Amino acid sequence: MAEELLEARDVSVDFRIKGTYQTALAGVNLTIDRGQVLALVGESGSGKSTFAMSIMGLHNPELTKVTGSIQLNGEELIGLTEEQYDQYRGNSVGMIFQDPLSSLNPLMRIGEQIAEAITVHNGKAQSVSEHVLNLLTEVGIPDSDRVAKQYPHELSGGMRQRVMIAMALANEPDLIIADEPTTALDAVIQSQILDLIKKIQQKKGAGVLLITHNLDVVAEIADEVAVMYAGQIVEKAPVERLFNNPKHPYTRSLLRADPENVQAGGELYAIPGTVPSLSEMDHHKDLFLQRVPWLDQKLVDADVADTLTEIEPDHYVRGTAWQDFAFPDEQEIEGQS
Ligand SMILES: Nc1ncnc2c1ncn2[C@@H]1O[C@H](COP(=O)(O)OP(=O)(O)OP(=O)(O)O)[C@@H](O)[C@H]1O
Ligand code: NI
Repeated sequence: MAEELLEARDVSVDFRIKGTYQTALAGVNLTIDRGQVLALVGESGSGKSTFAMSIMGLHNPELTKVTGSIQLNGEELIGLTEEQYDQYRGNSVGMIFQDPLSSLNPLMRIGEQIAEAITVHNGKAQSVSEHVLNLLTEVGIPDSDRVAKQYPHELSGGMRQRVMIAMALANEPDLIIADEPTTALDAVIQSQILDLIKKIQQKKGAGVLLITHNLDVVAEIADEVAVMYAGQIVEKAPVERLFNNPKHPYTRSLLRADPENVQAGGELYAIPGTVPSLSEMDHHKDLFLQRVPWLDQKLVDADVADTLTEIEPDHYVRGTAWQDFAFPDEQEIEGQS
């Protein structure tokens, strides 16, 4: 039986903007099991980082309202004090960001930064400096002795990302959150970093929340995928099921817009329109449907509860319209208009 690690129930996030609260995340339900990689995908502005930050307790409490429940190993995180969050960040959860340069201290040697991140010892009588060198070796940095003495700017982007991963792993967290961990890197390094995250995750049995725009990355390392639009999950399934049988129009559009899917001689599909801004959000509507030009207006206008329907085992989709929906040949439709 899979062992549940993270359980997010009905998580909503409202930001205070010019004196009023606007909803960025509305009723998100997601779980991550131990040893599982859950990919969270969706266009820019759909709410992926907002969700990650609510797990990490990184929202400014003065300007943000976070409601619902987020449990890690059965313990509630929402409502923790800043001090309690400090304890938990870096111990139970490690986070890898897109841009290591902005998260590393430019004035501190790599070894010192990792040493500072270590608060837990792994049992063995191991000195902190040994632990640092072991971590660097573990993330595939060959001459760890030398790198430990260097400063961030002396390393390549790929090496810096490895250092970030070493820091995120310093205390053997149960959950690793990686928000666009490879976007800034070239393809070869990208795939090395992903292999590394996967390898470590398997070795430690940690759960991973992987946020990415890149569907090839998803196919490569995710077990399960959740698709987010306008602060809500529209589809969620084990990775093969989602790729083989995408049901929600948004998932289908994202797959069609994947650069890997350009037909020979064809053009890259661009999803028409844009993600709504916070002031345009309406969580009783499935807002993506406004961006499907051929769709019947009645469907576009319909109120849709944000509950997900299970259409095959472990495969959930928002709304009740899509299970047996006969999608037209979208390419042909656009050709006509
Ligand atoms: N602190 C904040 N205050 C006000 N609005 C915010 C804040 N943080 C995010 N938003 C808004 O919330 C929405 C979701 O943003 P978020 O950064 O979570 O999207 P994302 O899916 O992570 O996008 P990206 O792929 O670009 O990282 C956007 O409309 C964004 O402008
Ligand atoms: Ni983001």
